[in-house]
Amino acid sequence: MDQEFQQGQANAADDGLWQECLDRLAVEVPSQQFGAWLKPLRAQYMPASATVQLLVPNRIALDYIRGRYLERIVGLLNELSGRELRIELGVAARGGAVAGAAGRVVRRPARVAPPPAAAAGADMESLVNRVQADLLAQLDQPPGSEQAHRATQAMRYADHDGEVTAPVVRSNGFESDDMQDGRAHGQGVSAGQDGSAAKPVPSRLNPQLTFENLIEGSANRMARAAALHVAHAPGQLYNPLFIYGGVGLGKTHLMHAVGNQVLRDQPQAKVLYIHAEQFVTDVVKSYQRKTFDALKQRYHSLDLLLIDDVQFIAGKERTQEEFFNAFEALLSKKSHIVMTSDTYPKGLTDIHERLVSRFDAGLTVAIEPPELEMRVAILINKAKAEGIALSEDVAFFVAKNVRSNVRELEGALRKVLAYARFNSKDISIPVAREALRDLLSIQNRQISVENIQKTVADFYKIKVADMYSKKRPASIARPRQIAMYLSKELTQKSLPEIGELFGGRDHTTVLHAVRKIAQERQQQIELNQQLHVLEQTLKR
Ligand SMILES: Nc1ncnc2c1ncn2[C@@H]1O[C@H](COP(=O)(O)OP(=O)(O)OP(=O)(O)O)[C@@H](O)[C@H]1O
Repeated sequence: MDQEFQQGQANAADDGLWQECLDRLAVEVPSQQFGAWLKPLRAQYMPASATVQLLVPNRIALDYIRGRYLERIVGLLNELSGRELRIELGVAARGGAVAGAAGRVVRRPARVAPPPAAAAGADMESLVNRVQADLLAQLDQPPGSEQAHRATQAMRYADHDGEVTAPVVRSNGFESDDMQDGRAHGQGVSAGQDGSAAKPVPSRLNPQLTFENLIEGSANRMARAAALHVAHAPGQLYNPLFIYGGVGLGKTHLMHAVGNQVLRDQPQAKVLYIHAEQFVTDVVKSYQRKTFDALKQRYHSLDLLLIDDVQFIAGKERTQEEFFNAFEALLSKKSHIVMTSDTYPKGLTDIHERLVSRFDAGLTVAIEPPELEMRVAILINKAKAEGIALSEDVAFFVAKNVRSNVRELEGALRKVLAYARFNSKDISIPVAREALRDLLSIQNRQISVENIQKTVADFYKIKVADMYSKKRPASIARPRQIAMYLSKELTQKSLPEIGELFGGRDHTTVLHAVRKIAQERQQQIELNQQLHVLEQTLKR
């Protein structure tokens, strides 16, 4: 067994098997999850014993990979190698070295039978395209998975039935069957080259997402101001506008607001909102049908392209090439591009440098999680839209307990309103507490400072006692700062309370740690991914 962990046993072809497997996973798994969990895996394939050893960086990753991805990895490896492989999962030796006998190995025989034909050695591009095509047919992801959320979101805005306003005769070359379904929002009506038979050009905008119902706060002030500027003067300043931030913070809303405003001012403008996954789909389809000219014509003729969650084009070569072409064509004719992403341009992985540098060439703005007052205003406003006057004290109660993002805030409000309605009760704090009891108990159960200390210590392979100790070496001080940061982010504890729980430290020490890690997270991809992993682990 120890022998099998020595480096150098896997020959070049064997590395190829794992690389192929990773390429497939990269297409299936959202890029942040892929970067956080799958990319760090190290693998060795030993054809003689039909075994693949997979090394993960730590025990948390081991549990997570086993629970979430192992079955899929086994299936893919069997399929790609054309044989039934034995998969051994283990934790890498300290420092993350691939080699070494210290790996703790969990033996797990492969369970998924291989398909009749082996795909190993297939041409990579056709393989990737086949996978993408397969994926398009699949989309039946587990409910609640991020993939499912993305997929539904990609379709959500495409599914609104809007009205088409006065016809404007204009040729635009929108030929795709995706785009001719007539479900246009607001504006955009075209005719064939001969000027006959006007056809609607769906903008795919949701008319309900406007600047008017987007609450402003310090978390989104700059992004909103930039977006307003673009909406009133497209094609001029801030092109492209790149908006980034965590999930459910209003990036998509802001983008639709820009599109809706542009169409209000210039009803003939050719505006298109598209989720990046839909763009991938369009590229794959035109690749299969050899209709690249139509694809180019469609995208290159726009006045305003709004492309959501651009991180989804990561690792997709052909899509990136087409996106680059569209980008160049649109900017050269002063059409405007607005993009959103879960990270800033340089934080994007597996996207070509030439694209990343273009993303960054206009204006890049962040949306932060909303602060308390903003959350309260959002709640009151959303309730008002439903015809309900939510009192400030209830709004404060909900806002204090739901802090992560606006989508969750909306969900909590829906629960409170529904609970009060079904039980014929007035909306009060006790009613809100009752309505949200599951959510509150999950919070209380899972996220304690002690839990954070234990999880972080486990992750960085230090002792839990080091969280309270006065030791200063970076290998200990940094995980401790990370744990302090997470304690501030994920619990209701104040700075002095957190300091107390970290061996009686002063609140200024905690504040320093929180600020330092928050800032470094913005700049260091690796740290951001580690924090993402830790947050997910703690929220499970
Ligand atoms: N400032 C705000 N004011 C009012 N509603 C908001 C605000 N921010 C977000 N929302 C609402 O929160 C919900 C989630 O927002 P949105 O879909 O735009 O988030 P997102 O940042 O694009 O998330 P994701 O990364 O998951 O796509 C939407 O219903 C949106 O209208």
